[in-house]
Amino acid sequence: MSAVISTRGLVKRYGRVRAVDGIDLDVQQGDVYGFLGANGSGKTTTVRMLLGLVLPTSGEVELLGGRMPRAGRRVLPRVGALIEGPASYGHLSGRENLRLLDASGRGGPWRTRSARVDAALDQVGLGGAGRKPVKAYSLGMRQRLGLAGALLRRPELLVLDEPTNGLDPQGISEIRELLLDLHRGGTTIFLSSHLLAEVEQLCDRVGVLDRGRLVLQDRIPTLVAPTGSTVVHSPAPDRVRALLDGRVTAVEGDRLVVRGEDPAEVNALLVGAGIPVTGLALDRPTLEQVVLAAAGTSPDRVEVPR
Ligand SMILES: Nc1ncnc2c1ncn2[C@@H]1O[C@H](COP(=O)(O)OP(=O)(O)OP(=O)(O)O)[C@@H](O)[C@H]1O
Repeated sequence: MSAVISTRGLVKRYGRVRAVDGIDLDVQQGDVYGFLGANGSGKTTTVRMLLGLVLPTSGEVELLGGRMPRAGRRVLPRVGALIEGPASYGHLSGRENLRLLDASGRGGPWRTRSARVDAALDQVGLGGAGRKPVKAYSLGMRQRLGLAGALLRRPELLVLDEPTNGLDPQGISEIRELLLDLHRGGTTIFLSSHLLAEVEQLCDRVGVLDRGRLVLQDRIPTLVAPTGSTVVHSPAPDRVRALLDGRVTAVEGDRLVVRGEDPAEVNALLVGAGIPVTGLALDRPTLEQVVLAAAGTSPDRVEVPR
């Protein structure tokens, strides 16, 4: 495994606003990394610094092993990026837009341009609509066209800023499938989002930004690992408590948290004593709980599913 994105003490100040406040990002090859944060927490500013579009006030960015922005010319051809509603010419077709993009240096030799453009259109599911003018595209189709542009160079790394913004549920799920497909093909993905559910469904690592600070960064399975306790549901919580004297750490209605990470052992004890059990599971936090705990004083800032 090697670092694909690495930042050290990255800061961006706009006047008095510290938009990004000393963050150390660590994205490894093969990650689907979710960069989660509320609107205004500094995601776009960070993404722009990663790509050398905005200069940091202080700190360092390394992209695919090269120090940015100096290494941009060398490493950016290996990166596909989609930032804030991709621009395209409305009167031209999707295919013509991609040909222009390819000709402007995104792609490769002109002899293979048509094949490259067709492959990118097919990859994002726009093969059939490639000849329509872009002004007749839905928002989802435009977003997919933006992704097709990012894919022209078969990038090792995709950097996507809120790729599903403004899409309907079907559009969101199509983009998700596409990204998972690309990941299976070996592409590392870094995606910013203010939607916890989106990151949870797509990503295996998460970084949480709260007012410019990286308050959490870890693998999702690690964050939601079992706590070492078992959750028991029983219509007789008092009897459970009496039997497992000292091991019950929380009771809420018919739900009890019992120390011990072997539900079968807890079940055997309860059933042996004739206590009814209606539910039994390993205790583990949800990603939402972990994120809200990390975002600390501002739990309403990351959008969580209702
Ligand atoms: N060019 C700029 N000049 C002044 N302030 C800026 C500039 N760009 C961003 N900011 C400020 O920096 C902070 C972070 O903004 P940024 O756009 O990076 O957040 P974000 O997490 O991407 O939010 P959103 O999802 O709404 O785009 C905000 O307070 C914003 O107002």
